[in-house]
Amino acid sequence: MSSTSPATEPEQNTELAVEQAAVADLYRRLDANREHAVYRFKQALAMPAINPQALGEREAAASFQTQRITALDAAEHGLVIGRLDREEQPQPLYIGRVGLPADDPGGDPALVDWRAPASRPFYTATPFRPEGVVRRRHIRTRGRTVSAVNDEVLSIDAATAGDGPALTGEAALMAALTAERTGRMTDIVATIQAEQDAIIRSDARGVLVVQGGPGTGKTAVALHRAAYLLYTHRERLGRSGLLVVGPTPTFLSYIADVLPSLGETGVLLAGLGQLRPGLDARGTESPETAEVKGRLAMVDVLTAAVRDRQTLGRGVRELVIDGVRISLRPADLTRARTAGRRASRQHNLGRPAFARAVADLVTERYVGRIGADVRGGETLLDRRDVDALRSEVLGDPAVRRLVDELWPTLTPEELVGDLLTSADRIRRATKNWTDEDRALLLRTDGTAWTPADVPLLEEADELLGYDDSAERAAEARRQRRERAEAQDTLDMLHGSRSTDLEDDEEGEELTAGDLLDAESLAARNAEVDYRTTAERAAADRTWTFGHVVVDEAQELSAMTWRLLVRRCPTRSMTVVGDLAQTGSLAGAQAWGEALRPSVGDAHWRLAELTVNYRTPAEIMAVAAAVLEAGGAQTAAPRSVRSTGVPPTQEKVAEAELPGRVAEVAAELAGLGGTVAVIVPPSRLAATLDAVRSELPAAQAGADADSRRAPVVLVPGEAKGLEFDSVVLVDPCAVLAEGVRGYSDLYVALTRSTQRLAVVHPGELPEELSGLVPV
Ligand SMILES: Nc1ncnc2c1ncn2[C@@H]1O[C@H](COP(=O)(O)OP(=O)(O)OP(=O)(O)O)[C@@H](O)[C@H]1O
Repeated sequence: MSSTSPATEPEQNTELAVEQAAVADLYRRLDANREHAVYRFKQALAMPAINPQALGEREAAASFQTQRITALDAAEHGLVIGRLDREEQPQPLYIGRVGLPADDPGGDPALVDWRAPASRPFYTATPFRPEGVVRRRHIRTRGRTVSAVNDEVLSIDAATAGDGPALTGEAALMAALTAERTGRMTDIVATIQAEQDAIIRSDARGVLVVQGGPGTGKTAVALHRAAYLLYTHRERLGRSGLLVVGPTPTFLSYIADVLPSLGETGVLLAGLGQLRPGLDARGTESPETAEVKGRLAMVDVLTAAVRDRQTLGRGVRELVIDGVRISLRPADLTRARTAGRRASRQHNLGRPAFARAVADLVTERYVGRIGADVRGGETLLDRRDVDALRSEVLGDPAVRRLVDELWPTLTPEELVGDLLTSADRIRRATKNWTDEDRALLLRTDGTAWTPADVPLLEEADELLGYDDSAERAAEARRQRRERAEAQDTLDMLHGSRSTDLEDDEEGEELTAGDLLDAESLAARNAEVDYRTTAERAAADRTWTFGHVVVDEAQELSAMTWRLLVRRCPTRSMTVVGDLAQTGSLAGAQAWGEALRPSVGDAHWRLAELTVNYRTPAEIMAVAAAVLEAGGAQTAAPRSVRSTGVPPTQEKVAEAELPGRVAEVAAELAGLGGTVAVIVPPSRLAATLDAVRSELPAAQAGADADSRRAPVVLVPGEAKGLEFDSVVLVDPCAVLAEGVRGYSDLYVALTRSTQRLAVVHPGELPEELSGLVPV
């Protein structure tokens, strides 16, 4: 590995002074760039929008400058990350959060954006592959003041020193890893490691699956990759948008600061319950029900449920039109239904054809009854009469009622809601299913939508379609009206021009009509959509994203994968997760199996992360034993640091358990930093009560925020999060109560960055024998 060059104190001071001067200069440039961007922004706003094109240019220029100002603002904290000294290059290259131009446009920039290709060696150069770098310097700052510099000399001599994992910028990395947690994830641009950098900069095409154990930086890497892709494909992703999917709202608030701190604000973050615009599905249900709803077989169930709504019944239907009784036999209606199904594979779009076919039938019968020429049996009505009659029949209330009954217009909510609340409908839609599975599908309590319902509603959208012909016709009418009004305005202006001009002057007078035609005047008056790409995407169900990032992807069901691929048909995705942490029954056991049905075998590639940056080695040793006992196929990641503090265990009597847990939580809270108490679900209420008696502000549930107070969570809620101290309660119950008990225990054990205390009433699982009794 590379070495940190030993420096005497005076040398250190000189280096600090050198970097202070450089950093001060870069901050001056940041200020100047910001001022310039604000000036250009104001200038853009002042641009006269004389036609739609100018209006568009003005909006584009203003939005470009807004983005630049946001990025420059975000770079204020920790602007400069470090510098590279390169072979045969007299000037060092400074690396930072944003790029800043130099005075001489022909040379290196004054500061290179961390995402630019020139920055890459800062993360990847090693003594064995120095990439032209002789020294890498990490610069740490507090405010605008340089607080430390750490050098690595990339020489082969240095390469033989040390035997730990090859780390980039070890001192800066260790400082970041041992820092107290704030309850919010922070960015890692200053200390990205080589294996992480390779993933961050990997090609945007196809599905990149990142498998890594707890604490290997999957979330961090996924978010930095999002920032990298936005930088590299700014224009394309600026238009199509980037979606980040996380498991829960708590997790999303935990990661919410990272992209803005990297200057990226236009990304849509959504939990699994928020993937349908306009819906925040927070209902709960049993893991078994969620698993059934997540199966791909639900596509067939929903298809059958739609067909079940096109049922014609067995008897003859009688209608009375203008006093004339008309009978429709099942065979007649079957023909009409075939016409509807042929017209569209989507239920709502097939309905007009069904309605027309019914109207045709009724008209035919009606004409047969009233128009028959008694002499020759031919109809007395001509074609025009018959057409007029057909339109009337279509609008006849009796016909409309029949069509509504036999082929109702359906919303996805109606289709899925009616299905899940009717045992009969479920039975009819689930051929060959067991009664147990059918019973799981039946919603017996409450009406709240759950995250597992979201893909069903989206699938229903596809099956039902949305008949927007009326809206399109209204929009066309609106546009015609606006053009006509604009033309009137122009005519009026033309009519009112001055009439006392001499003949030869008349030709020189410009009228509004010479500058604008009715179409562009109407367009100028049309409302401009000022929403950002992310806002527009959030409101539009048919939006397709340029890239999708999925975190904790091991939890996704087959139906959710289907939904995501529909949202990102190009399959440009970054998918990060850990098969050893799968907690849901519908989740993945193998990436290939999970991805095959929706993504396809040829469209994904695997990358792995192997180093754990969160959990100290002492805790990880215990967690690794649990991983092995659970029969996981993946190896435990190697911890990058140890604290010298062993994780502890304490056995207490059942009756004293909640009280003792509360005391331990309070002791750990006294040490500072964030604290979580992780409990099996059956102990949640009692533990929360007890913890609140010691720590009244303690929080629990989906909105628990460890920034404010200690939190009490079940393992599933703790997924993806981390805390300085963790109290784990009754691990035997965690194993017994989880549908994947070993995964839950593994997750719970790997949340701590510093201290872990296990408190239990009975025996400990054998795998936890590495814990030290207190
Ligand atoms: N290169 C790095 N420099 C500094 N900190 C890092 C680095 N990589 C990861 N970390 C830190 O390690 C911790 C764990 O990272 P992260 O939460 O991304 O891991 P994960 O693989 O998603 O974990 P889990 O599977 O448990 O969700 C975070 O605090 C993160 O900031």
